[in-house]
Amino acid sequence: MAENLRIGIPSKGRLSEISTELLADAGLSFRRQERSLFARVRDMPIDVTFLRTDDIPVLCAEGAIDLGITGSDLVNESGAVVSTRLKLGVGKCRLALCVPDDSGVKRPADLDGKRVATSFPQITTGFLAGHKATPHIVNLSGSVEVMIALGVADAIVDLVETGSTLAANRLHVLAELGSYETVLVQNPATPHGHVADRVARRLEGVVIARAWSLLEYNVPEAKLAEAEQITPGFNSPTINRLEQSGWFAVRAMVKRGEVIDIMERLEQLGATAILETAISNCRL
Ligand SMILES: Nc1ncnc2c1ncn2[C@@H]1O[C@H](COP(=O)(O)OP(=O)(O)OP(=O)(O)O)[C@@H](O)[C@H]1O
Ligand SMILES: O=P(O)(O)OC[C@H]1O[C@H](OP(=O)(O)OP(=O)(O)O)[C@H](O)[C@@H]1O
Ligand SMILES: [Mg+2]
Repeated sequence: MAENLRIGIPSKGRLSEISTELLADAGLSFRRQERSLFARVRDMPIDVTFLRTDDIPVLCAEGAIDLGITGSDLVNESGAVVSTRLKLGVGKCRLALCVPDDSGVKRPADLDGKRVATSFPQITTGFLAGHKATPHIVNLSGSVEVMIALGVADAIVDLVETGSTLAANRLHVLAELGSYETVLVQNPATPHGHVADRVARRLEGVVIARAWSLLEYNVPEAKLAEAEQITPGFNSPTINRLEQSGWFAVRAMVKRGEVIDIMERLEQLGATAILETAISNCRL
């Protein structure tokens, strides 16, 4: 048994920096040395190792690492037996079946016997089997979107985030195979369960803090009940009576994406001194 808990994070690519920042915000600081396989986390029995993103699910299932940060699409495609401890709220994307704008393919079933280029053969085969279609899979590691222009495929299954790659290649989505995001995965048999729980709890605090803001405002008693409907909080709002009679101060957590709309609704209600405060970390 390794002395310390091992967490694997992507060594390069779009999730590498995201992962390092998440761990730093969770108080796990380490310095990556070019030559060494592991970086020791200061003041905690944890070693960080840097791996290919798509290898992390399998290495976690095999017990080479106890925890890993990777894409849930890669976990799904690998079939690795790991437990997903936490969705990290970043790296959101969709897996989509895409065809040329002028394609004769109108339904997934039309791809029976046709060529489909993808980096996700397992998910693709399973999805098309559900549509009674058995495609010829062209299994590639990247830049899948150009395969139709190269005459190698009739359709592709690839990740879509903004849709700009599809537009650039005059492709459109025929069907979605799933929505994915970056996740914390754990080896179900890790001997470091207690430390793994501490890491998951710390990351959970960071994920919630990034997704929520603290909203404070003053509201007349007559409107208090209505205001509490607008800001029910994470669990419940904090209400304090103001010196000014007939007025209350309310403090509640609000999802970041809803703050502007909620501020306008509170203002229409007659609330004043409406303040948003960012949350840097939390335990709820
Ligand atoms: N637009 C996107 N394209 C690809 N992957 C994305 C995208 N948005 C989020 N992701 C997530 O990032 C993972 C890809 O991680 P990876 O380390 O391969 O990054 P990358 O930047 O695509 O590297 P590479 O160029 O080597 O493929 C995907 O499996 C998915 O979970
Ligand atoms: O919808 P969009 O915002 O355009 O993002 C989707 C594109 O991004 C990814 O490619 P990536 O940049 O990772 O290059 P790769 O194919 O070499 O992995 C993915 O494979 C798509 O091609
Ligand atoms: Mg990529």
